[in-house]
Amino acid sequence: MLTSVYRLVRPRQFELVFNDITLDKSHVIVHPVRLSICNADQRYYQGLRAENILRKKLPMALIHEAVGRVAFDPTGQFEEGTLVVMIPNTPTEKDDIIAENYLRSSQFRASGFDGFMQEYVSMEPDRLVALPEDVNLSVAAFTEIVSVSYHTIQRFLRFSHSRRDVIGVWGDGNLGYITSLLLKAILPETKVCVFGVNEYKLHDFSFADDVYLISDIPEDFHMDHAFECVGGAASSKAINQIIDYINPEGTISIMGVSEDFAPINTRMILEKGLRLFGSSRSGREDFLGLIKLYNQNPDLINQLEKIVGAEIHVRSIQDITRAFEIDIHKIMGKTIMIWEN
Ligand SMILES: NC(=O)C1=CN([C@@H]2O[C@H](COP(=O)(O)OP(=O)(O)OC[C@H]3O[C@@H](n4cnc5c(N)ncnc54)[C@H](OP(=O)(O)O)[C@@H]3O)[C@@H](O)[C@H]2O)C=CC1
Ligand SMILES: O=C(CO)[C@H](O)[C@H](O)COP(=O)(O)O
Ligand SMILES: [Zn+2]
Repeated sequence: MLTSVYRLVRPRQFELVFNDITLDKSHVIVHPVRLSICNADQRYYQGLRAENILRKKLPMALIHEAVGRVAFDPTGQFEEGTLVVMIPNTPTEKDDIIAENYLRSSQFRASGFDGFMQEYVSMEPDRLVALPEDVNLSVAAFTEIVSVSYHTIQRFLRFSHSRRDVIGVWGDGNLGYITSLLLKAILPETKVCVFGVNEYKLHDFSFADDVYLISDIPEDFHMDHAFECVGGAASSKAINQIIDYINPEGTISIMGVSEDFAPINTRMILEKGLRLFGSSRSGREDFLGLIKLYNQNPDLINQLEKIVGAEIHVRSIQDITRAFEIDIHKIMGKTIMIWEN
């Protein structure tokens, strides 16, 4: 069966190609319906990755945050038309210790191979999770980034000591919003404080216990643990500020992606006996755990609706380009493509 695939061939240039999908007994065919743009897609779109990485990875269909409807399922697990979230991480082996998203053999859509900007996608059934029909589709579209926060918090619960009176979250963007929101849902007794650089963005964090501009942190402020959700050129500044304010033996969860090495205050990491760990992407267990959390806390979806940004109907390459350009110039929130291809 032929399907349209929209690939980025070079920065800011997409191309439509037709791919042949082989129908077999073990793959489900899904029609994507709503897609959400991640910063990682923007790094490819704007050509912010190193030249050799772009040469290696492009042409490639972008987007790893998406929901779709099942078009054909020969495995009999999903009825035609079922709304599903698609898991971009694609493992090729099982490991009892290492999570699927850290196995070096795993592939990730829109990083190692084609993402969801396609008319139809052929998926293993375990890469799909059914969603309730009444879910807000735009919020559902960015389930993947929420599952990354969920995954990181689960790791944090394993790695950190149990005094969790105050947690700081650095970053007043989408990931900071999602991570601090999930922290409040998972650890309701913990005081969650958010640190950012934009007063108008911090206003949206109404569920947080406190918000601070990083230039205006009270000198006597201390926290037990922290999450870094900044990334890019500001990573180093954010991590070093966390190191300054964190209590001894605290745990720092690093989530922001940066293209360059980030110099950090290792002397103080040693003196305070800190633990730093990184988290990237997520796996099936995280998607399942997150959906359970949504069921237990229906208000989470209402809070996530607040970061739905532009919702753009997409039928052509011109529309895709428009969506990516709007996303670059957004003030806050996730840019959603209503996928009509
Ligand atoms: N680990 C993973 O698997 C994942 C990682 N990410 C990464 O996480 C990072 C954040 O993503 P996202 O939230 O979508 O991006 P955003 O750009 O929306 O968020 C970053 C925010 O941090 C603010 N900021 C800048 N400097 C500081 C500082 N020193 N202290 C506190 N806040 C600061 C930025 O403000 P301003 O815009 O004004 O500079 C911006 O609001 C990116 O690098 C992204 O790629 C995203 C998804 C998954
Ligand atoms: O956004 C992410 C997960 O949701 C990760 O940051 C992304 O997968 C990193 O991939 P790449 O190496 O292609 O930037
Ligand atoms: Zn992402």
